[in-house]
Amino acid sequence: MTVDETEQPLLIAEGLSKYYGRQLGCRDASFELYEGEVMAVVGESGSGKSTLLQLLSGQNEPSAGRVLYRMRDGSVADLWSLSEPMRRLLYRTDWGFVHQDPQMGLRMGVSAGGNVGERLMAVGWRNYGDIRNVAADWLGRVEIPEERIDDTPRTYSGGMRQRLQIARNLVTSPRLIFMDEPTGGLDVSVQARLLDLLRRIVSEMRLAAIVVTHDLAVARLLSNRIMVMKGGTVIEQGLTDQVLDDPHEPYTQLLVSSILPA
Ligand SMILES: Nc1ncnc2c1ncn2[C@@H]1O[C@H](COP(=O)(O)OP(=O)(O)OP(=O)(O)O)[C@@H](O)[C@H]1O
Repeated sequence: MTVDETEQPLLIAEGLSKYYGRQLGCRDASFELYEGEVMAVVGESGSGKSTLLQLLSGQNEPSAGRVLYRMRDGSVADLWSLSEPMRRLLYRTDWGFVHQDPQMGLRMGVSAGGNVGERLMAVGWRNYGDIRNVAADWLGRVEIPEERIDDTPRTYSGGMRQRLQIARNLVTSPRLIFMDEPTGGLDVSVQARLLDLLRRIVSEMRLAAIVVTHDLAVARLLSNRIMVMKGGTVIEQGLTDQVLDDPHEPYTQLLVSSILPA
């Protein structure tokens, strides 16, 4: 993926910090994300990855710093200066969030078609036939057999649930998607298929994405850029291939050597 340098960033993080009381969550994180760019956030458990994702996606208010987002009309909004309804609208339209646990991102008692269709209804779709057709099309895109459209995700495997969560998130054509360990907890072969699918869809839709993962192989496969966190601080960032092939920080070297076989 090449980034058009004349473009304006889609999202800018400026000096983001979060303290939970006296406990540091993350400190002074800054970066720019462009349309179509995928950034991975990696680091060991407790390094601040989820905290950063929550700050970026408006789920948790930063103690310092700000998140600027370029809206579809070209205006740039400070996330925490937007009204709550505006932030909710962003969630329904421009953003998606893929949780590690599909139960957090799906309505488990609602049919698969309903799970996807609900997002369309939230942005004003009303015609049942149209909603069902688009939902069926999206189930196909995420490789869920059409005959399973009326089944609830309770009857789905872990991999299918995750693919359904992706369809539910992408049906409204968001520009930015947040993913928290999207392949966590799945078997290796299921992970590989899901990663392949994610990579294809992200590139076809020219989606921008921020992916939190502790798995460097996931970062390598999905992302153009990478941020390495340790103890709440971003210690190294850059192009994924460069950082993983030639890490500068001793901690990144350790991470690479212990997880990626030479
Ligand atoms: N709600 C909270 N209250 C107090 N401390 C918190 C809270 N959430 C996170 N922290 C602390 O902030 C630091 C960063 O945690 P965070 O969950 O962001 O790390 P992480 O890299 O996502 O870890 P993991 O991979 O285990 O999910 C940790 O020290 C954690 O204990």
